[in-house]
Amino acid sequence: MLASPTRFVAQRITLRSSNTIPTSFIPPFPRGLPQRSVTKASVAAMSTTSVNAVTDAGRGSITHVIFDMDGLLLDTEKFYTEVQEKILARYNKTFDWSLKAKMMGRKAIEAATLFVEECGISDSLSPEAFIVERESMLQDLFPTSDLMPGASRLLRHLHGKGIPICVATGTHTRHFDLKTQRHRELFSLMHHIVRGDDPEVKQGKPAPDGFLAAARRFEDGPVDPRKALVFEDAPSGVMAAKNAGMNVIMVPDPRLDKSYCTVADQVLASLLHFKPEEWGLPPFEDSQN
Ligand SMILES: O=P(O)(O)OC[C@H](O)CO
Ligand SMILES: [Mg+2]
Repeated sequence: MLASPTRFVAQRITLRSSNTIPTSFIPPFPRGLPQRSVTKASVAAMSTTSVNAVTDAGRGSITHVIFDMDGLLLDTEKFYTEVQEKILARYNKTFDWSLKAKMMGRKAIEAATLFVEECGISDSLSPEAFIVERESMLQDLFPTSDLMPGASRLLRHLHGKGIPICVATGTHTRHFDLKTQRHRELFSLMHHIVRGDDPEVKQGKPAPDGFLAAARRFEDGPVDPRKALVFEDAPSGVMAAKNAGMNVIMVPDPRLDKSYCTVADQVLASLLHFKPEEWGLPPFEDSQN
């Protein structure tokens, strides 16, 4: 049975971000955020094992896998960061990871509202004007999107083994098309794709709408959320998966404060570190890790 909407705990992410982030987590990058370099070397430098042990919740019972897109399959979060840094520089302000953590994964208008309000520039720049201003810069950057390490390997593996896979992203259709321009064949392996402007996605992450819509659309759907495994990079996305009653593996940017990584069932340094057999899925047959 699908999770009841009454289980939706949208406030938890807000409370977590405002109450539990250590005060020592003051913007660690005073001149702006360094770009994340997702080379194999940087992945190897991260933890080689999962940060959290797999909980018992979904172990052995996973039948379907749902993927987030930005920052999880595609290295696109850096584009938002770059553009937002440029806009804030005009106001002599810097963009930091505590705000980035709140914005990522959300629908554009929700992230934009957070941005102008938390940066104290809402009198000069409306959320709508902010979206317009960043649009031309993003349109140039999105078609250059690269895959995150391990994304192609994992998608091809699951698809090859007959495990139904799909995407549930907060991004809207026009941006989705630009971001996936170079990766059409890989995304064609997905059974379906739920985007942020989908009519069934009334609320963005951390609401469960996108993941619940994704679970409904599998051929043999609706899939029992307890048998669905979600991969996410964003705190709002992890909460959305949990609000949908699903199992979730978080693959966070290493600069994200660790206090955001306590909700997921498992935390991995990269998709290369995923061990399908821990979740009852067919193991990889290569020796990548
Ligand atoms: O992380 P996604 O794929 O849900 O996308 C959300 C926004 O487009 C970017 O933060
Ligand atoms: Mg994401």
